[in-house]
Parts: sequence; structure tokens; C-alpha cells
Amino acid sequence: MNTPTAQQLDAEDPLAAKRDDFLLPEQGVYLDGNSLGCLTRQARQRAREVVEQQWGQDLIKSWNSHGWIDLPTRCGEKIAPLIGAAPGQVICCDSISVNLFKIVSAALKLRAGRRTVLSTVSNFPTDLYTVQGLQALLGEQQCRLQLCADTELESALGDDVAVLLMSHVDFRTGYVNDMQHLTAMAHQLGALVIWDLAHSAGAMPVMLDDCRADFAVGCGYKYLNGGPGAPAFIYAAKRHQAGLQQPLSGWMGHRAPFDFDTHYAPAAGMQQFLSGTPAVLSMSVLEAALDVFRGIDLSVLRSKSLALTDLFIRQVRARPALADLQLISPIEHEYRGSQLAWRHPDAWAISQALIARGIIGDFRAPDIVRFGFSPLYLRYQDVERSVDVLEDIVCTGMYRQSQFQLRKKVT
Ligand SMILES: Cc1ncc(COP(=O)(O)O)c(C=O)c1O
Ligand SMILES: Nc1c(O)cccc1C(=O)C[C@H](N)C(=O)O
Repeated sequence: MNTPTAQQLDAEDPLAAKRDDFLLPEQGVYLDGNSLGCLTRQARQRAREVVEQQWGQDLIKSWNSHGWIDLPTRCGEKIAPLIGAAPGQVICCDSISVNLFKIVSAALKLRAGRRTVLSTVSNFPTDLYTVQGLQALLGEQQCRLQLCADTELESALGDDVAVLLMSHVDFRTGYVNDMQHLTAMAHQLGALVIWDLAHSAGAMPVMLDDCRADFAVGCGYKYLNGGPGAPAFIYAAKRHQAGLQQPLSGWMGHRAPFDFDTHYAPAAGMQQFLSGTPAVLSMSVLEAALDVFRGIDLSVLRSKSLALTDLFIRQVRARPALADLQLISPIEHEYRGSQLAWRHPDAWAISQALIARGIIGDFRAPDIVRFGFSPLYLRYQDVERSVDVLEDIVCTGMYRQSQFQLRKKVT
């Protein structure tokens, strides 16, 4: 059987129409939705309404009339089905970093007598920094970060581990950690598990409830397309919610914020994770952006994501000029996220030359060119075009030009 062309794949794509919900750059191909997702029409419309009408005209009344006060809960409930969570377990607030601080601390308290937070050296730095901050605050008798290689998790899970802190999808390689297996293994040894869903929420099905996950965090600005700096979210399994104590106790997490009581008493359920006033502008935009997922079957989304990355790999491998690019993302579908990472000694210059030619991926130190594939708005033809440009940049040696050597502040 002949391999279908990119045009044929696009013609048969059940998600093709979703692309029209997005306002995409007029030129080029955007392969960085794993860092900052694209703008939807609904989000742009909401941004206008919130600024011009709700803030501009209705001002303070909007807390009630436009439901600003319930935004964290409403957004959380919209995210819940995307991550396999039944209602009442997700709330939108703050950043992943801040939320991790709350959750790691609360989870440690649930496992009093144990002090170790186990994570992997490959985890996203903020996950590790947050625990290092807690360790400095609480002292090593209360909190101790232990790091191991990804391959050593089983042997590192000792009986002092209170919390296993894992990224679902590795931010560099796109490797998908086995949520079901690792959660069960940690539970068997008496540890709780916190999952960082930054690179999986909105990109593939996530089954938090089915895996009996304890806690999770994730961000709004990648595959959820909530915009730059969009608020993050927290998941806490219902069975843990009653006995929790999170350290950033603020008035929005109080049982009755407008009683202005002197003493803190946490709200029931997920609201206890709120600290201060929600970022109304960004959360409103995120709420509208989430509408794009309405009616989407996440297994269809996942199939397209895998087909896009399959095509990219096939195209690169078919071109001898690209033989120096070494794939460090998994080949097996089961373990491959929605991104591809390629190692090359001139990764920085190649990523910059690609950007100059309209193919927006990114670079991760020291030598990775990374491409994210957002199935809601990418076409198979975009994939083919990106590899054409990549081949041209390498064949012509364009990336060796001096303007592509200078490192930038944000990579
Ligand atoms: C896996 C992972 N966790 C956390 C973060 C950072 O989250 P935040 O900036 O919301 O604290 C990122 C990316 O920025 C990430 O890739
Ligand atoms: N959050 C970011 C930012 O504020 C600026 C630039 C990049 C980001 C990112 O999201 C990085 C991303 N988490 C990564 O996977 O590398």
C-alpha cells in the first residue's frame, strides 16, 4: 500500500476544521504550541469583552454580574474532562511553580513521619526549585529533595519517600512517563504522587482519576491556548481534600472571604487552594480558549498528534542531508508526547535560521532543536514544509551565518 501524501492526510483529517477557530500567523509554520499555544477567535473576542465592557464599563459590578468570582472554579471544571478528573477536583489559579509549593507542602503533611520528595534529574527545573525552596524553609528534617535518573525510580522509591513528583511528559525529550504504573508503584510503598501535566494537558488523554493520582498541576498557556502567562491549575483527588493544609493561606481560600474574619479557616473542596485575587483578564481569556475543546474526542486528538510526529520523523529520515540530526524522542507511540527533540551540535543556529525562515520551533540547551505539534491547528502539509525548510537550511549551510550564532535571553 502506498504511504498517503500530506495532502491526502489533510483531506482525511477529522480535526481539520478546528484550524479555523485559530488566528494563526499569516506566514510560516508554528511548531511551538508546547511552549505558548495560539490565539483562538473565542479568546480574542473574550479579551475584548472583558477589557472593554466588563472592566471598562461594568467595573466592580462584574465580580457578580460577569461571574469573575467563580472564574477559578469554572475554569477548573472546564479543564477537568481534559485530564480525566470528575467534577470538584480541579481549580485554576497562580502558576505551576506557586501551585507546586502549595501541593508539595500539603502532601508532605499528609505523610507526616516521612520527609523525602523524590523526583528525577530530568524534571523541569521549577519543579525541583520549588522543593528546594520548601527544604530551605522547613529544614531537612521535614523536607528533603532526592533526585534520581529516570531509569532508577523503582530502586529509589524507599520507605522514607512521602511524595513522588513527576512530569507526565518530559519537557526536553517528550517521553511519556507511565502514570498508571508509577502511581501504583508509589502507592504500594506508601508514597503520594504529584503529576506535572504541563506537556500533556490538552495534547493527549490524561486519566488522573483512573490512575488514582493524588495531585496534579498543569499550565494554561501551552496546549490549552490560554495566552502568555495564563493561569495554571491544580488537581486534588476528592479523597484527600478534607484533610489538607496548604501554606499560602489567603483570603480567597477562606471559607467566607467577605466575612473579613481575623482567623483563617479554609474553604471546603478545591477553593482552599486559592490564595489571592484571581488574574481576571487572563483567566477569562483562558476560559474562552477552552471552548475549542468542546466536542473533541481526545483519542482522535492523540491519533493526529502521533501521525504528525510520525510524518515529521519519516520526512527527516528520508533526507540524507539531515542524517546528523539525532532523534532523542521515543519512537514508540506509547512513550511519545506531542513534540520531537533532535540533537545537533549546531542546534541553536539551526533553530534561529528556521525561525528566520518562518518555521518556529525552539532550542533547549545544550544541543536540542525542539518542535511541538498542536493537533488542533497543524496540518500535515505544515509538517512537510517545515522539513523542506530544515533540509534547505542544512544543505545550504545557511545556519552558519553569523547572525544565527548570537544567543538570546529567552530561548
Ligand atoms: C513541565 C513544566 N513545569 C512547569 C513549567 C513552568 O510553569 P510556571 O511558569 O507556570 O510556573 C514548565 C514550563 O514553563 C514546564 O514545562
Ligand atoms: N513559560 C515560558 C515562558 O514564560 C517563557 C518562555 C518559555 C516558557 C516555557 O513554557 C518553557 C517550557 N515550559 C519548556 O518546555 O521549555
